[in-house]
Amino acid sequence: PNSLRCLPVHPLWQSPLTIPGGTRQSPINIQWRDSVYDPVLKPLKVSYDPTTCLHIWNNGYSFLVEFDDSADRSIIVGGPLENQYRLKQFHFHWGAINEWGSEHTVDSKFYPAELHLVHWNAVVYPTFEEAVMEGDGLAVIGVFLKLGAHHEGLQTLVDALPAIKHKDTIIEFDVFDPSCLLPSCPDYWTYAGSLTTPPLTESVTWIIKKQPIEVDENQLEAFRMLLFTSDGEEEKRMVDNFRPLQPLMDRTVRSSFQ
Ligand SMILES: CC(=O)NCCCCOc1ccc(NC(=O)Nc2ccc(S(N)(=O)=O)cc2)cc1
Ligand SMILES: [Zn+2]
Repeated sequence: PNSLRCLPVHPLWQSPLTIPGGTRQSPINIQWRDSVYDPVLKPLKVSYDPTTCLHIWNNGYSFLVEFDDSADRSIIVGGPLENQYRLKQFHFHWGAINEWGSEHTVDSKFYPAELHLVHWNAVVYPTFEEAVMEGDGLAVIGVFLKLGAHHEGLQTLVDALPAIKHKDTIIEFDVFDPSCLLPSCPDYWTYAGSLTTPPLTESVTWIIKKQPIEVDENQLEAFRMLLFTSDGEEEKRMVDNFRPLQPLMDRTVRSSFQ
């Protein structure tokens, strides 16, 4: 549709968009009929300790909630993963309008926003920064947001956003259980990909939930009142912070469901 042709390429992405020689870049379009059911895939097991939540901050790309990842207290295991992975942070990507905003698409359809829960392989690697450079270093759960009912759990985050309007602002966030942001359906797609922001390293096992969560218009608008810019700079609304789709190349998307 012509709405895609006028998709804005935000200054954020005018830098070299793909890393030279990149063969597993993210995000991608998930063509449902091309995904392959893999009966070997296990259910994904998520166990988060809400007291590991540290703070919420605006890093100038998105807003993120960071967790104490100094021990195995908030972890995921199973699914396509060989080890357990520790939760480090979660953040979102969204559009200026409801027509687009997600990073991944399903059958070329954009959702208005996408949640990323970022985990790292602390079984094999000593630090997150080292895991970021390794093919099996990270596991990111992607959850699509669609326009619909008010989301109670998300509202706790939304209420904190005015306090982190500007880049590099941060507030303490004591207790939050990110499990409340996961859809009830266990079905997911999985593929080998990359970070979608610099350093774009090809270190992510992506686990994309099939079922979106519903949020209401006011909650999406609250994301759009954040700023890319620091206090005192000319204001630039934080919107369209998603990377353009990358070529699938020699990859297969597997599904946990038939
Ligand atoms: C050679 C080179 O370049 N070295 C430099 C690597 C060392 C530091 O690198 C890093 C790399 C990453 C971080 N933090 C992140 O959480 N990043 C992150 C970015 C995008 C996603 S997404 N949207 O889910 O794909 C998830 C996480 C910090 C330092
Ligand atoms: Zn992300």
